[in-house]
Amino acid sequence: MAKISVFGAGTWGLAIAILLDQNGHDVTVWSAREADLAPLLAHREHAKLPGVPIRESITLTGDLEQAATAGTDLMVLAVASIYTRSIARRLKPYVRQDQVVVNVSKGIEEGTLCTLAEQIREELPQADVAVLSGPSHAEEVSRNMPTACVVGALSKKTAEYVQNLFMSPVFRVYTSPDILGIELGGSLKNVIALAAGMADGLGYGDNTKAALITRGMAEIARLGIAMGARAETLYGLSGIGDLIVTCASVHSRNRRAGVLIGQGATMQEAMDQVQMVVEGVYSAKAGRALAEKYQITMPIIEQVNQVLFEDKPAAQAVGQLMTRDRTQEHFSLPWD
Ligand SMILES: NC(=O)C1=CN([C@@H]2O[C@H](COP(=O)(O)OP(=O)(O)OC[C@H]3O[C@@H](n4cnc5c(N)ncnc54)[C@H](O)[C@@H]3O)[C@@H](O)[C@H]2O)C=CC1
Ligand SMILES: O=C(CO)COP(=O)(O)O
Repeated sequence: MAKISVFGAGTWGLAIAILLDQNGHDVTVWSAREADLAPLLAHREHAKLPGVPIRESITLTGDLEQAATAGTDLMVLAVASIYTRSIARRLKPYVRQDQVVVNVSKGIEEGTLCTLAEQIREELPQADVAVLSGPSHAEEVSRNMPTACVVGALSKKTAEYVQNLFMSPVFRVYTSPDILGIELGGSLKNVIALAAGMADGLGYGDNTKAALITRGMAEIARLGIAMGARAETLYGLSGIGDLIVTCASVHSRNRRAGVLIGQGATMQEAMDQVQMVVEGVYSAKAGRALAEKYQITMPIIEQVNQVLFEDKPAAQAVGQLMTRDRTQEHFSLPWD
């Protein structure tokens, strides 16, 4: 039995805590917001995960020191990505040399363009930072629906350590050395999911969705490979796997926000209605900045930015994508 603390009591932090508790570990969950903690303690249930009990064996606390000192074997970061750096900084006094810290959130920092693992490494240089990602909605993981993810770490030993803690008959974990690829796939797919949702909101069909997923994947792969990620990772669970689930699922926060925008809501109205973090809104700007930095054409991500931040109607954005200059599907394919 390992002693594990989970920082972040949103749907994902709690689904992870429930999984790790079922695996027999001693789990403490820290909630950033007092207002979130009280109903969790009172009802032992998260409002967005109805019917899923948070067992008494899981300790819920708002005391950061209590949680930090409880997670001697593993610390899991599950806060909305805009808080990852500040929480890592606050954890510094409690993190020992080589402490394994697993980030399960998805995002890229707007100003620095750092991935979340890069931010955590900057704030906690003593930590052994890993990431866990893949097609894994909290609504399904917390209800024991078979799910597969990938854990990335600098060493095989750490990746296998985390794999062992998370693996269960309903949660299969693969290992990988490609942390960057895992993080880029996980954060950029959220931007494409916004576009897929917009298409749904506009009343378009499956053809449009399939086109956005496939061409969105091409954009993510072009950028990821230019940044040093492995193509295999981008076409794996944390890349195409997560892109498919996010663009298609009724559970997706990003797709849902896109639907509302496609139906005429503003970005802020959509975020307020979803009531859970819509990471694609933050990753959109970072994706655009990375495209510029690495000189990569990312037309879907560009159009999503224009809809979110420049008041472009979603229908006009789709129209512009459809009427771009005609081109070859894959430039790397020769004609003879
Ligand atoms: N929900 C899901 O199915 C999955 C979510 N993720 C990722 O996990 C992360 C968290 O997502 P959810 O739990 O769904 O979000 P949520 O909207 O349910 O919860 C928000 C999270 O942010 C934290 N938070 C809020 N205010 C904070 C503050 N001032 N300081 C520090 N932390 C604060 C909360 O404690 C909570 O962990 C996101 O990056 C998301 O993309 C990844 C895989 C699956
Ligand atoms: O990353 C996630 C699921 O893997 C959560 O984001 P969505 O809810 O938008 O899909």
